[in-house]
Amino acid sequence: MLEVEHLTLGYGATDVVQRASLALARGEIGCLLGPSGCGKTTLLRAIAGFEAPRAGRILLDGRVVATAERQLPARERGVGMVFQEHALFPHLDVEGNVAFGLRGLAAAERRARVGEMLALVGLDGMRQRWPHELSGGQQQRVAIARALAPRPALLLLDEPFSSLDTGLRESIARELRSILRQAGATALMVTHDQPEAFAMADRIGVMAGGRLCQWADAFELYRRPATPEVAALVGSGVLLPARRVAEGWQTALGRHDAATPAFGDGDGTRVLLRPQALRLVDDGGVPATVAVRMFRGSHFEYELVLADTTRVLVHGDTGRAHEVGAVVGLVPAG
Ligand SMILES: Nc1ncnc2c1ncn2[C@@H]1O[C@H](COP(=O)(O)OP(=O)(O)OP(=O)(O)O)[C@@H](O)[C@H]1O
Repeated sequence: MLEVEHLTLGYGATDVVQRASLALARGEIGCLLGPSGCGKTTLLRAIAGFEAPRAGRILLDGRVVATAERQLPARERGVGMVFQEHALFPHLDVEGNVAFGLRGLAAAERRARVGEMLALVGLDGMRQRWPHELSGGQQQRVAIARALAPRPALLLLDEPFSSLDTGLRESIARELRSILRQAGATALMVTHDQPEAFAMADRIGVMAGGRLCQWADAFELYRRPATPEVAALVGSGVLLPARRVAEGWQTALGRHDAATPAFGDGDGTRVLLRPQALRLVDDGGVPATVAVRMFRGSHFEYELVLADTTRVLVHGDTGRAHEVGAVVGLVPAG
């Protein structure tokens, strides 16, 4: 459905996206995840048709819509957009907003489609409300209904929850996922929030410094991050110097199995140790001092400091609390 091949984009003298490639099948939901300024919005805008590629190409439904030489205008791509600010038309009520892209339809058909869309986003009784009479979440749902109403081939969403409370985002992301699924929509969303991406997406593209470091599902990103940037952005953990040994890796904390993600080579090799890869013990192990303890409901998360000042994260049983300042023993979990 959507294919982006080796796409390079830029402003002035700078390339802000370099050779990015990704693909979404029909009905799939993708997320571009990365810190501010890494090029997510620029990539989304190029797919929509608002930025021209410097190199590479974009295909929609097997048709080339953009190369450095030729770009299909945005309005001819069949792409819907939802922006950071919900950007509803303040002078139109909910019905008018959702009907906005349906001017080609007969009145009865238009009303039916608006009704269908409002039912989909759970705002059936609010046709006559004005945007200022809606909560942020409701406005966002109207914006989504408006974007989906003309049945776009692809829906692009740029940080659609950024104006909502952090606590609400994950549940709204899950709700949006079910709305998009029911509509059978193919969608690509930009976010810098990992839980939001994990709640929404079939495939996630992790971006850092203009590069799309990895395009994979959440499980793969967590278990097998392709670069240290992906490891830093997805989940928690620490990178420790390591050397190859029979059946795995050796670090200052012991031996870890061969599936442990590793980066670099030679003396520069480091392995990624997730909190679950380590265990606290009462006797023996590598001594470490508890710097921070956080209660996470099902477990404690500890930040520990080793003798050489390296910080590591580890999960511990809630039945056995270690105080900040205590010295504990650390061993590999496996
Ligand atoms: N119109 C423009 N002219 C020049 N530079 C731009 C323009 N728009 C964006 N940039 C630059 O391109 C880079 C990528 O910007 P982009 O908006 O794609 O990042 P982003 O990952 O979406 O960030 P955010 O999460 O903050 O929205 C940034 O360094 C930005 O300053």
